[in-house]
Amino acid sequence: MTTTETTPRLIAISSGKGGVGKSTVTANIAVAMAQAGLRVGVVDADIYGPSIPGMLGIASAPPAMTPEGRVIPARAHGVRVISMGMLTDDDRPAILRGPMVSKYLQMFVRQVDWGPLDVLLLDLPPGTGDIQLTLAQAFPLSGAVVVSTPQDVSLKIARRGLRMMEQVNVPILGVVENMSGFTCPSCGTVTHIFHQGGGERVAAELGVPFLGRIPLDPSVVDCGDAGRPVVLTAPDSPAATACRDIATKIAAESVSSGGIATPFSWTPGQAESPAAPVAPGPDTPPGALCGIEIRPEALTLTWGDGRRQTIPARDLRLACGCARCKDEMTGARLLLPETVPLDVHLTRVHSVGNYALGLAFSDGHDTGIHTFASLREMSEPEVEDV
Ligand SMILES: Nc1ncnc2c1ncn2[C@@H]1O[C@H](COP(=O)(O)OP(=O)(O)OP(=O)(O)O)[C@@H](O)[C@H]1O
Repeated sequence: MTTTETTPRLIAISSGKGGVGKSTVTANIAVAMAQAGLRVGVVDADIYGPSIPGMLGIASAPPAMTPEGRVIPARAHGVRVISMGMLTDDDRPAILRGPMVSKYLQMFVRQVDWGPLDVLLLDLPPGTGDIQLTLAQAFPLSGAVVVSTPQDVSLKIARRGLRMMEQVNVPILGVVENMSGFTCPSCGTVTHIFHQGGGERVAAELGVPFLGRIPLDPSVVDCGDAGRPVVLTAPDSPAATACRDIATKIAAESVSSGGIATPFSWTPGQAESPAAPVAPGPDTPPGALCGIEIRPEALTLTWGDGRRQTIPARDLRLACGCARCKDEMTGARLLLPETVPLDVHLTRVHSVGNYALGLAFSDGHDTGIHTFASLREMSEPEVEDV
């Protein structure tokens, strides 16, 4: 990312189910944040079904480049945007395999000449698949917002999305209930087409904030189709007011995972620890990584509950859970301990999102991702069966 005075907060807007209005909410809160004076960027991470350009009135024309070869984001209504929809048109859909999608996402965040930003919103595709995981692994997300309709089926899947974000240590900023009640323009009667209150219930159940409800309003559709979000075209409507309130809450929230700053990377010869330790406070989750000291032969980790744990490099190598070392289906260990040199040591340690460490070893193995939870379980050195 371009050098900025401040690092922007990376906020993922997600949903369990498709069609619940996640991109509509992203477009509206982005414009509302820009109206409030924030410097906002949007990455349309829905590579296969990009809808942000249409909603913000951005033509599908190839983006301009800087002389250094960086992509210049489109600008609309005060918001900077990058999307696959600017690189392809409707008749040439993106036909990409997973690794290419991951490359595009990394490029969208890192290789775009964003300029100074306060917030970078990532409009995720629905679900809990590859793209969501790539983003959570590649970038230290500041938080995630989950959009759902109040309908049971949508909430059930949204709950899964919330759990996934929790598992990868992404702080949940809250739940937005969209399409919540339709007010008849002739008689004023409110009909709860998709039921009501479900979003608030799920938020309460999971102990995360409820950010607000946006009513079902036909003008939201018209504004989206015309490329001018409802917060611009009908700023006094209940839908626009709700979007602005939600944007204010998201902008004000500063939930942190409570651990050391990520991303970081260490290689031997580096005298300093890769990330300065933080003192755990009363709100720090027990499993947050608060300190890391690395020597080629061992890692010393300090956790949110104050526990210090030293794990020898060979134990870490033997505990690798990657598909080459462990059968993914049965969980049976494939790595033979006698094939791991006794003096195996660490050659690289790097953060993976907010929830894991990526480790490379002197035997050339570098595909293991060790989650904080699995590292915490390694309280005793592994007993080897050599
Ligand atoms: N509050 C609302 N009132 C009326 N229509 C809405 C509202 N929110 C979204 N919509 C409409 O619902 C449709 C789906 O919205 P949108 O594309 O934002 O959903 P999505 O969750 O991003 O979908 P997907 O991720 O599957 O592409 C659009 O036509 C949009 O205009």
